Formats: sequence, C-alpha cells, structure tokens
Amino acid sequence: MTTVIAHHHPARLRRSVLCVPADNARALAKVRQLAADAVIFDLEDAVAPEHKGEALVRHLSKHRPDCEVVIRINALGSGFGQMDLTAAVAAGPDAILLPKVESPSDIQAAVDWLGENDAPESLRLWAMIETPRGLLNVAAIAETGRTFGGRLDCFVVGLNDLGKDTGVPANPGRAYLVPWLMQILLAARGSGLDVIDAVYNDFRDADGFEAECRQGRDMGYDGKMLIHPAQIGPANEHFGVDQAAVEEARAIIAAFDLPENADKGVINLHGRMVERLHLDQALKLAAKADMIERRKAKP
Ligand SMILES: CC(C)(COP(=O)(O)OP(=O)(O)OC[C@H]1O[C@@H](n2cnc3c(N)ncnc32)[C@H](O)[C@@H]1OP(=O)(O)O)[C@@H](O)C(=O)NCCC(=O)NCCSC(=O)C[C@H](O)C(=O)O
Ligand SMILES: [Mg+2]
Repeated sequence: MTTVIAHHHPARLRRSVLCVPADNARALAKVRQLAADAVIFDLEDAVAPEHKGEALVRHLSKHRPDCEVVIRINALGSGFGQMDLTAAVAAGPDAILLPKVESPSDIQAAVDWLGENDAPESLRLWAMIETPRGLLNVAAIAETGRTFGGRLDCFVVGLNDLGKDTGVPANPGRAYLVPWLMQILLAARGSGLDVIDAVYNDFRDADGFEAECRQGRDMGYDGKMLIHPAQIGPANEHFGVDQAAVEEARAIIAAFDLPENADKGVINLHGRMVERLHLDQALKLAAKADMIERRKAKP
C-alpha cells in the first residue's frame, strides 16, 4: 500500500526554463549570465549518444544560486538512465527531469533508486509528459506528487515527441493540442504541481513565440521551456505578474487584515464580493510578485 504524504511543494519562479545541451561548452559557458528562472542541463535529446557519458555536469557548481538547476536524464529503461542518474545526483541539482514518463511506475522506479542511493530528500523530480500513454495516464502520474515521498514537483510538456507519436503538429494556435495541454494542466493542479509549456522550435520567430507565451499563460501554465537565450526575456515578461492585479491583490490582503474583517469569510471591497478564496489567490500572486522583485534586485 502506498503511503500518502501531504507534501508541501515550495513556491518557485519558473517563468523561463532554459534547456542547455550538456555537451555544448559555448552554451554552458554562457548560461550563468542569463536571466532564466531555471536551467535544464540536458543529457537526453540534445546530446549526441557518443557524448552522453562525458557530459559537462561540472558546470552546475558555478551556477547562479537563485536559478533552479535541473538535469534531464535519459529514460531509466534506455540503457543510459542509471548512469545519468548517478552523474546527476553527484552534481547536486535541485531536480532531475525524467523524459517520456508514461505511468506512476516510472516515477516509482526513480524514487526507489534515489532512496536506495541516499539522494538528498530535497531533490525533486520533474516529469516530461510527451507520449500518448503519458497523456492518457497523466492524472495518475500527477497523483504521485502527493505520494511516493512527494518527490514529483513539476510537469514539462514535450510537443515534439507528442507530435512524432500522434501526428498532431504544433501549428500556430495549437488548436488540436489545446485539449491535451488543458488535460495536463488540470492533472498537475489537481495534485499541486507546477506545469511548464512546451518549447517553441522556431527561435528566430519572436512574434510567434510571444503569441504562444500568451496562450500558455492564459491556459494557466507557470512558464515555458526554452531553447535559446533570446526567448528568456519574453517568457519572463509574459509569465510574470500584471502590476494592476498585484495592486488589487495587496488591497485584498490589506482588507482582510483589518480587525473588523478578522472573522469574516466574505467582505465588500469597493462594491465587489471578495471571499477568502480570493485572499488565497491574492497571497499567492503577491508572493510571486515579491519573488520577481527580489530576482530583479540581484546584481
Ligand atoms: C537551437 C540551437 C542549436 C541554436 O544554436 P546557435 O546556432 O548557436 O544559435 P545562436 O547563434 O543564435 O546562439 C547565440 C548565442 O547563444 C548561445 N546559445 C544558444 N542556445 C543556447 C542555450 N540553449 N543556452 C545557452 N546559450 C545558448 C550560443 O552558444 C551563442 O553564444 P556564443 O557561442 O557565445 O556566440 C541552440 O540554441 C540549442 O542547442 N538550443 C537548445 C536545444 C535543446 O536543448 N534541445 C533540447 C530541448 S527541446 C526538447 O526537449 C523537446 C521536448 O523533449 C519535446 O519532445 O518537445
Ligand atoms: Mg521530448
């Protein structure tokens, strides 16, 4: 029987999640000057098979302390997975990203391996949802964020692989993909996970990229997986906060702080009904705005 652990997933800024091939020395050298919220050092797709074993994970030790560090390994069943996991854990990232997760047993296998190999409890797992089976099982996979020690923290959508396996391309507007993107979003939220939208391959098409960022944000996504430095600024902007919404959130927080509202579940704020669920939303938004301000203040 699986023990259910009420795990608290700490709030993180994940507006821009830049992927860097772990064997590209020039990109690795550049990455620590970039303003991405998180960096994925990729041992999977972007690394040629002959370089997988010698990938440059030592770059992690020199990374910006306020940037979340993630290593994407090869699938555990791929023949490279165990070797990658050993190297990844030794490098001390914040999280390990598992590609092509198809069922809860894929998460269980990684959790078991981490437990048996004394990985720190703080080490999180991220999962790519990018195959038809992964999509069909996405709610059960998300549920492992509340079980299996609560290691699972975040989903990342992979539309290149999903397009390959389903024949559904990521055309502008992603009309036929939106139902699947929303299914992944719903599963993630149902288990308290963050969820990152897929990469936009045409990195020279700034307008197309921004349109897709807006769409991802409106669908409720926390951020976007990126492939090029030019995509960081727009992603930080579009997945950031709206200043008017932040001011409104602070007004809601201040209103519920008033002594006369201490016991109230619902109040009248300038002619609008505001409930404690709105206070929860307001606190979350204000916390995100504070994180962004702190990030900007860093030299
Ligand atoms: C796509 C690229 C191969 C393009 O590289 P390049 O031709 O070098 O582009 P530029 O000349 O415009 O680069 C300008 C400078 O920026 C550096 N650079 C480029 N990309 C990165 C990066 N990702 N991180 C850090 N720095 C980067 C270049 O080195 C240039 O700097 P300098 O050398 O000093 O002049 C390349 O962008 C790239 O390889 N991107 C990442 C590809 C990748 O990670 N792919 C895997 C993720 S996608 C995925 O996972 C799909 C998913 O699984 C799915 O199924 O959908
Ligand atoms: Mg993929």
